[in-house]
Amino acid sequence: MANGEKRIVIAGAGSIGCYVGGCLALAGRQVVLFARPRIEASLRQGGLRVSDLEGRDRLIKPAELAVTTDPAAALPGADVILVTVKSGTTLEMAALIKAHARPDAVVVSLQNGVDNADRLRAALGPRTVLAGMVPFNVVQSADGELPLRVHRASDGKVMVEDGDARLAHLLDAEGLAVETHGAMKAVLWGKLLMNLNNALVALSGLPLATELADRRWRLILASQIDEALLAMKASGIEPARIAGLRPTLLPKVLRLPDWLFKLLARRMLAIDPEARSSMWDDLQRGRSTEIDDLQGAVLRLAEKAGTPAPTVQLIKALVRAAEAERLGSPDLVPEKVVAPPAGRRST
Ligand SMILES: NC(=O)C1=CN([C@@H]2O[C@H](COP(=O)(O)OP(=O)(O)OC[C@H]3O[C@@H](n4cnc5c(N)ncnc54)[C@H](OP(=O)(O)O)[C@@H]3O)[C@@H](O)[C@H]2O)C=CC1
Ligand SMILES: CC(C)(CO)C(=O)C(=O)O
Repeated sequence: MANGEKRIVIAGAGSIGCYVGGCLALAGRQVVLFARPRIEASLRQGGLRVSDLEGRDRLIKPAELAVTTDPAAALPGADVILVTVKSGTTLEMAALIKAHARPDAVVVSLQNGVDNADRLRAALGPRTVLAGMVPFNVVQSADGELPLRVHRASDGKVMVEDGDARLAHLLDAEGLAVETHGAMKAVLWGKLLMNLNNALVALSGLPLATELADRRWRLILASQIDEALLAMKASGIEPARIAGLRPTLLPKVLRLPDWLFKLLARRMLAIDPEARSSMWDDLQRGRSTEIDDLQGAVLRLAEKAGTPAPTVQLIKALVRAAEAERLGSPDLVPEKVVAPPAGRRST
């Protein structure tokens, strides 16, 4: 079957789903966006604007988009299903896939965290489920802005688990570089190290580039990564290189003075000045975050391995407190994170 004849369903069209689906639709692939009513209404009204750090800026008109909120309309025709919901709704999406999709549809998780592909596998039985990893940040326009815009705010190649030779070819499109990888567990643990920063961006309310440029925040990130690396080493997990740096070098580079960090970590800092993190998006929208899949995964590993992880524990507690308050980012300064006030220390 030619690429244009395969139907790709985006299961949970939000920031990542609309960006990936938009690039694929613009490249002539048959794409169906399975979305919530808020996103569906916005796409039907104004279409989808897909832009990126390299200056591409493209519009898909409403009439050219296939979008639905109905799983019974979206999923039965799928050849490939890209799962782009947050980790907390993976099982809900798995149940919809099981109920509506053909057994031979290939399911790919494009989510953060190390457990989502396994969750899908456990729920979907003998179907083909592949892990994937999205390295870049996508900024979604404010609610009500038309057309809905998704902007890729950093770069990097999407990694998809080896297992279907034609898949990378199908998914590779302008603005969306895709490669296969033979050791996705290592890739996911490598990405998790970077994602330990999602919480710091969420807690600070700062754009990612501003936060990373401040050594006080980088020291907290470096401590979290040290604790995660210790737990991984004790558990026999070797994380893959994600931001061009060997994982074991990350804490050292993060601890450098600002001027040297800016010089050496140019690739890490090549980010749109407005980009934050998907966890910041969740706090702003009053939703629960993926903290249990990021810091929580490290804590589970550390507990099993018997290694200490006090900084990771503290960050998880602060995010939980901010989630409970539902007031968006608490806009903390780094000193508050190191020595949090008593009221913010629940788990
Ligand atoms: N945003 C980013 O820059 C990056 C995100 N990631 C990862 O990608 C994954 C997706 O993140 P992101 O795109 O930011 O998340 P979003 O919340 O923007 O998108 C997920 C969308 O799926 C919708 N959804 C959830 N359940 C269903 C359902 N049953 N039917 C239809 N739609 C549903 C959500 O709606 P609702 O909210 O109403 O439930 C939401 O609109 C996460 O694991 C994240 O960590 C990875 C790299 C970067
Ligand atoms: C910002 C980025 C790309 C890396 O931390 C991310 O994965 C996210 O926002 O979830």
